[in-house]
Amino acid sequence: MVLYSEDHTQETKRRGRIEVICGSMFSGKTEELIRRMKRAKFARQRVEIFKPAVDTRYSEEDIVSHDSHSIASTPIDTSASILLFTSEIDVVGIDEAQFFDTGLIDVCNQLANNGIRVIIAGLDMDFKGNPFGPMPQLCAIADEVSKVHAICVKCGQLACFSHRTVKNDKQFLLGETAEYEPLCRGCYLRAVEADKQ
Ligand SMILES: Nc1ncnc2c1ncn2[C@@H]1O[C@H](COP(=O)(O)OP(=O)(O)O)[C@@H](O)[C@H]1O
Ligand SMILES: Cc1cn([C@H]2C[C@H](O)[C@@H](COP(=O)(O)O)O2)c(=O)[nH]c1=O
Ligand SMILES: [Zn+2]
Repeated sequence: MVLYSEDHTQETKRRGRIEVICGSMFSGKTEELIRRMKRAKFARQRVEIFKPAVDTRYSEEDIVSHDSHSIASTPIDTSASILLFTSEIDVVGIDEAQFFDTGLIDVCNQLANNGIRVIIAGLDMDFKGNPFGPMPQLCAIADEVSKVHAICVKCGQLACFSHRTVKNDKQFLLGETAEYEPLCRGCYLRAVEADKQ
């Protein structure tokens, strides 16, 4: 079997496509995005990586994984800015896509229709288990969706959910291990019940 990300034609041929990497927090989305972008650079592709300017968690500029892998990026406020930076580009990477406006769906389609490979990483669900921002539509229009998993910190199974461990009901709350833990479905349901007590 040839893995999507090891299909070398994607790294060398200029062919428009949309790849989505989704999952819970700590599932390796950013690491996988960085890995694909670095491979594209080795293949002498012209790459540009974007992140929402609101995500200042580890760095204002770089994209940084929980394991401290990093790559330079361009922070932007709205999805429309992506089109201003991508005239001579072969591969576009987008991290934390859940924080972007719904215009991102049309932007990604436009890029792919113009022959650009678009690689998007983002949370599929918020801490309540609801679909997050433009991610459901991005999954729908993608050529390929990779769902990655963290390890449930309570039982060691695969985790799909990001449980918020601090009291705050807003959908947007930047954070890491002090604010969130990855859980499997069973452990997430039990944790949410316990939070109500
Ligand atoms: N419970 C966990 N399960 C898996 N990885 C974890 C966990 N807690 C911390 N990590 C670390 O997080 C890294 C993945 O980080 P990252 O790519 O930034 O994830 P994401 O972007 O999905 O939040 C792993 O390589 C691992 O070192
Ligand atoms: C679940 C959830 C998360 N967030 C924030 C917390 C982090 O800053 C990012 C996710 O980063 P990661 O690279 O996937 O670890 O999103 C949020 O604002 N609201 C939520 O419900
Ligand atoms: Zn569990």
